[in-house]
Amino acid sequence: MNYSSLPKIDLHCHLDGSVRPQTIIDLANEQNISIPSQDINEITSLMIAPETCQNLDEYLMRFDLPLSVMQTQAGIERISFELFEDAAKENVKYFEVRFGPQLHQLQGLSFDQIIGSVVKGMQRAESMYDIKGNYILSILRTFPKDNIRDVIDAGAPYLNKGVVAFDLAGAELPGFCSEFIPYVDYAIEKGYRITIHAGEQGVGQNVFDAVSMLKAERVGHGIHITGHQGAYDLVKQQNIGLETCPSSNIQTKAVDKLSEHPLKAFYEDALPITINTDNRTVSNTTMTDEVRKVMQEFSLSREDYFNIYKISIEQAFASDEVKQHLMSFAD
Ligand SMILES: O=c1[nH]cnc2c1ncn2[C@@H]1O[C@H](CO)[C@@H](O)[C@H]1O
Ligand SMILES: [Zn+2]
Repeated sequence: MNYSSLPKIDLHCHLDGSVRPQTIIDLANEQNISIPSQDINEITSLMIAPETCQNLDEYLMRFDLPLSVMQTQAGIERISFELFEDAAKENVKYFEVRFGPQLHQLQGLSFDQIIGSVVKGMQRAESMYDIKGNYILSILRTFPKDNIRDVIDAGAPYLNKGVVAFDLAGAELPGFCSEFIPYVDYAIEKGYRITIHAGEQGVGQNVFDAVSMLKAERVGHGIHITGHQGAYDLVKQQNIGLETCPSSNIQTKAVDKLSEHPLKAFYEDALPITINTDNRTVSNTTMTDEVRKVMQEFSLSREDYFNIYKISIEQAFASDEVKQHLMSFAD
């Protein structure tokens, strides 16, 4: 099977975890930022999270280096363009990319400048390649909450013009959802769709809470519904999209090895699973790799693949017009 030529949809990918290593070197030199090495191999290995990560927290330490060069409009625009370009070249037809606007203010950019830059880079790629995309704004769960409404307000003028959804990311503690209810309600009021990282490191109860308290329509990872019947049943009843990211889930020890990933069991029980990259550089992967690994490990047929492709269309925060376009690639 030629995995690269399959049409693909990636609904869960972080911009700052998916920067080309060479671009880090170029931007650091342009911006006079000191980085640990000028050698592409060394920078690459500093960015990739090892298979021996203890947990999600150690995985998340890989983001400091890329974020150091993502503090100017030109740098952010370039990185956004390049990520969509890389995805288009491996036949990703629709791509939802997420990032944390709060992480790009170290040199004084406004949230409008930051969000405007990612959207501009994406649109430049959309005009050159056969790919459509949207951005998701991620709030870091461990950050002070005083500027969350400012992020939501700054993204609102871009809604359905490049921005579609709101997310919570970063370290996952049990019971994190309740304190975010007012912010998520505010985002929904403004017109954002909701996806929440939950059940990755934490317990299945977090998925139950993300759906019941935060009205999540999709969940990032969601693996730990396996140990929580209430969460499992809720996901099934409400057709909550599970954004699985197999390679990342192994690195963060959400699962021990791919063969133990519950995605096949979820698929067989008709839960709406999708296959995604999470972080192309930090997890050293592409959509082609994720699709190949999953199809080979679980002996999925071409028909299974296109069933999952169609679940991704159904779960995408895309317009009806884009969804129709995506259906034209389905088998
Ligand atoms: O798998 C993940 N789980 C939770 N948080 C993550 C994951 N990957 C990246 N980030 C966090 O999201 C921020 C914005 O893109 C990243 O800086 C990282 O801290
Ligand atoms: Zn993620």
